[in-house]
Amino acid sequence: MRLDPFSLSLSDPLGTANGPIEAREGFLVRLADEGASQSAGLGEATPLPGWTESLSDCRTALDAGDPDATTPAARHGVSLARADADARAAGVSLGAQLAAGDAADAVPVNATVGDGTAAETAESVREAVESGYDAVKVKVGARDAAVDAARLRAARDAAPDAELRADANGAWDRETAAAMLDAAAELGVRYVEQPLPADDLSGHAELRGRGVGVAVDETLAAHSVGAVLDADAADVLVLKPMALGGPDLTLSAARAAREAGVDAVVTTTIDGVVARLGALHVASAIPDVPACGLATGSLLAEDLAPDPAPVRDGRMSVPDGPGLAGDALDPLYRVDDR
Ligand SMILES: O=C(O)CCC(=O)c1ccccc1C(=O)O
Ligand SMILES: [Mg+2]
Repeated sequence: MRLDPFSLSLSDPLGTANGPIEAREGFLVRLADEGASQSAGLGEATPLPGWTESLSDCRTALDAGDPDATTPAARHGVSLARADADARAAGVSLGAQLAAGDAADAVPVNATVGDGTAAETAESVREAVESGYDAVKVKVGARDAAVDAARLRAARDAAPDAELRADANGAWDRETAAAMLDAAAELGVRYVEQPLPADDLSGHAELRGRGVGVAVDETLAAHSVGAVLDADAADVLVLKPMALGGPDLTLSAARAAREAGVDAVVTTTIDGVVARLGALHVASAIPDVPACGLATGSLLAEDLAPDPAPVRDGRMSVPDGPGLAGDALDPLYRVDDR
């Protein structure tokens, strides 16, 4: 296994309730046989504290070999590389390999609009809809609740027909969350992601049924999918392969959610192209998946390689060549043996 550290800056920092995300650092993971000039499989480990281990703990776990889900980004890197190698050996796309059969050939995605003034928010939402997105997610929780309510109203005015989502990244207390969910319901927002801190399972459960869905994201980094489903804490699970430990565990989580009548959407942690493609294939293996948070490539100023699955009309086509993207990522598979 070879590890190549990388650092990718965002074109504009993404404003969230926890402060801006400005750059993403991680490791390209390549499975390579001794003497081979081509890697058999590609993975990516891009930790994001709050969802995963730190960069240094990720490195330590990768160096130790065979990381488990206690270091989810490290496990993601290795399990994605193995799954890619298996799919390439079988001559099928990663999605088909994961689904053991039929996978969708395209996945609907939401635009991601960071914190900003009401006018900036409306402008970004308008641009997203004009470029073909049917679903837009607005980051909230960085400003006063009243200001966020005005931002959501501005978003709705800018996009009367769009599916709107809001993501508070755990910023609110129970009382604020209840008021904000009522405001969101009135605006026809589909769901609010992580209204309360990650640990508050019963608080999320109590927020359901107000006319707007409750989604959990950070909660899944702190609690098992089984515990979240048993607590009836959510209408929607936000599944980040990087935070859950890899494509295999993410697909199992999606299936468990479906079994419990809970929706699952797949999103990135703003990853490089390798992990984004991995997440896209996972989403393609979930039947009738709702719009996913995978349209994050355009937030990066630089990437590991050109994107073989750009967003068009609010959808991403899933590469149908073997593994992650057929031969589109060939330069990344080349192992330099100097
Ligand atoms: O879901 C999306 O639209 C994009 C991904 C996203 O919002 C995100 C990206 C990096 C870290 C956290 C989050 C989040 O969902 O909270
Ligand atoms: Mg979120």
